[in-house]
Amino acid sequence: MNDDIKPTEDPCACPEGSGELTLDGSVPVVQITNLHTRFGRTVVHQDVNLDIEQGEIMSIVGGSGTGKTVLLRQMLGLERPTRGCVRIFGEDISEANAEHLQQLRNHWGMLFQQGALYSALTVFDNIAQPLRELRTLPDDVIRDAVLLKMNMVGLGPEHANKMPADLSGGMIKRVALARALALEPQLLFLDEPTAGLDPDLSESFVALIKSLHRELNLTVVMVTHDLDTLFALSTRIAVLAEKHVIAVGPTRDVIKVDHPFIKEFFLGGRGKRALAALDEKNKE
Ligand SMILES: Nc1ncnc2c1ncn2[C@@H]1O[C@H](COP(=O)(O)OP(=O)(O)OP(=O)(O)O)[C@@H](O)[C@H]1O
Repeated sequence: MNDDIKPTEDPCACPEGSGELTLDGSVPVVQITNLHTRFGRTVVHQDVNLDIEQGEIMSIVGGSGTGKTVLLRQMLGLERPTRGCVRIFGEDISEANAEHLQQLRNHWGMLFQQGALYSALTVFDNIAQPLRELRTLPDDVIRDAVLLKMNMVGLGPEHANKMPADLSGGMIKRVALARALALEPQLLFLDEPTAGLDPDLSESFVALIKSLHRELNLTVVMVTHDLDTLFALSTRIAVLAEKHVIAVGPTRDVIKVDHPFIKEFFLGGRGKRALAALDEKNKE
């Protein structure tokens, strides 16, 4: 066993604090403190610390196997760290029971990489599903909410009765985004939001996320390998390497950090092209 990760009586305990649900931005939306993750003998995270403030678009990057997906799953309450604390809106999610976790989930939306739509449900029913699960809303309110969310993501009502199999990749992402926003969350998680889209579709999806972030005052946590998406959206970037966060800050600061992964990832040919494209865009 790794000496640094000895089990304690309360391995996932958060530091003292109110622990109350706080949605006004007075505490970080996501607070990860001294987080360790181990699978058998494999140590994935060692003392990971990261605060994400209201209104940020925080991108988490790192090489393959550095634990980005696991960290995202821990923020979503789908996995528990071996040790340490994950607070979302001030609440310790390791301590939340199933019912409480469900209430917390109503405050965030998740866009999965492949969209994860229900293949047997129409576009309308996919987006309506989180609203129906509340079991409190009448049908006409659900209908209006679904059409509003479709409109927000640029889908007209004529698409409501289509099945996922009949949609293009770009439309699947838009439906999945509308579903993620169905409960009007303050926090949005994005896992590789532009994966599988061609450059034009990718650019318009990025523009959509950017405008929704602004209009809905969202906090966004994103995992992506795509440098164009990363540079276009991130207000800050956190780099996972060597089992912890080796750099966190605005893109321009992070890319200056002298670390082999950062040099290879951001300043290789692709990185330079993506930065040059961003500079061009900023001049327009
Ligand atoms: N349930 C599990 N049991 C055992 N090992 C796991 C489990 N989940 C993840 N791992 C291991 O944890 C490490 C981190 O995995 P993770 O999927 O978070 O990496 P990642 O940074 O998202 O990688 P990629 O960029 O390739 O998607 C990997 O070595 C993976 O094999």
